[in-house]
Amino acid sequence: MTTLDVETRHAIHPDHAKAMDTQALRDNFLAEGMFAEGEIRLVYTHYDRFTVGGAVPNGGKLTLGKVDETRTETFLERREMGIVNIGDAGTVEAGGETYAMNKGDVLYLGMGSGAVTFSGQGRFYITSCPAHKSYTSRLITVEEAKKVEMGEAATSNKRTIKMFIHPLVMESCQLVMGYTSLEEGSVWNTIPAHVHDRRMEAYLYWGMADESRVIHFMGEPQETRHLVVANEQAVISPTWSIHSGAGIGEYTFIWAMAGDNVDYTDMDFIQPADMR
Ligand SMILES: O=C[C@H](O)[C@@H](O)CC(=O)C(=O)O
Ligand SMILES: [Zn+2]
Repeated sequence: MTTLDVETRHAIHPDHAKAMDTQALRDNFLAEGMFAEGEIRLVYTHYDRFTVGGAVPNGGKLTLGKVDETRTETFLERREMGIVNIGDAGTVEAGGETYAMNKGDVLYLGMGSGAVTFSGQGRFYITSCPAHKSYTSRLITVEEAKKVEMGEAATSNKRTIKMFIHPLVMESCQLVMGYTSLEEGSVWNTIPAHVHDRRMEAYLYWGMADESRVIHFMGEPQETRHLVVANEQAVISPTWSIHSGAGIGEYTFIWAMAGDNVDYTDMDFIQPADMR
């Protein structure tokens, strides 16, 4: 028996978010405690019905089959999924195939893949959104990812963007996903910040020391707020919100998006001088 915990997050209007205190911001936009040994935990959001979560089989087996929130026979009946292994070697079985995943590998599972079974010592970060068509499932290794260097050491944001579920690498319905690693001494992820009203986004911060934190900025560009984020916590970024942060120490973040287009470059940048 797999322990499955699903939490629902409603979509928040920016006028509502403006009035929130720290705890309310965290309750609505931060996902904590997704990685629990021997459990699958999901956060089902009403932002494009995007779902994030964690599966930590801890040497056993965990199966993600039916999820009541979707009222379908299996969770992936009308959805696609992207999985990143942020732990040690593990295995994912779906659609009659077995995929061995090392740390940093990404697995795309197409609509109709059926139940998904996680095993081994992996810590699996799960992202999923509705799909209209079944694309071929595929394991994308770190070597196969498309890499783009961004930023400068002088502005403390030298980083490598690794694209996995991305039009330059493979086809998907809505899901676009990859992760970005900072160079030593660079602390800022995406800066200048941006919004994209066409797509929601989720950031999972990982590879951080226990005592380290990322100060993540969210909110409308002229009405910013912040979240203090620890390792393996995710920020759910509504379409109206910037998503940018500075870390105290090393970190990587997995970005995943769904919405009206899969064009990664479709971003509206906000220069620091225009932020408030
Ligand atoms: O819409 C795209 C996303 O916010 C991220 O991919 C940005 C990012 O990885 C970076 O600038 O470092
Ligand atoms: Zn973005």
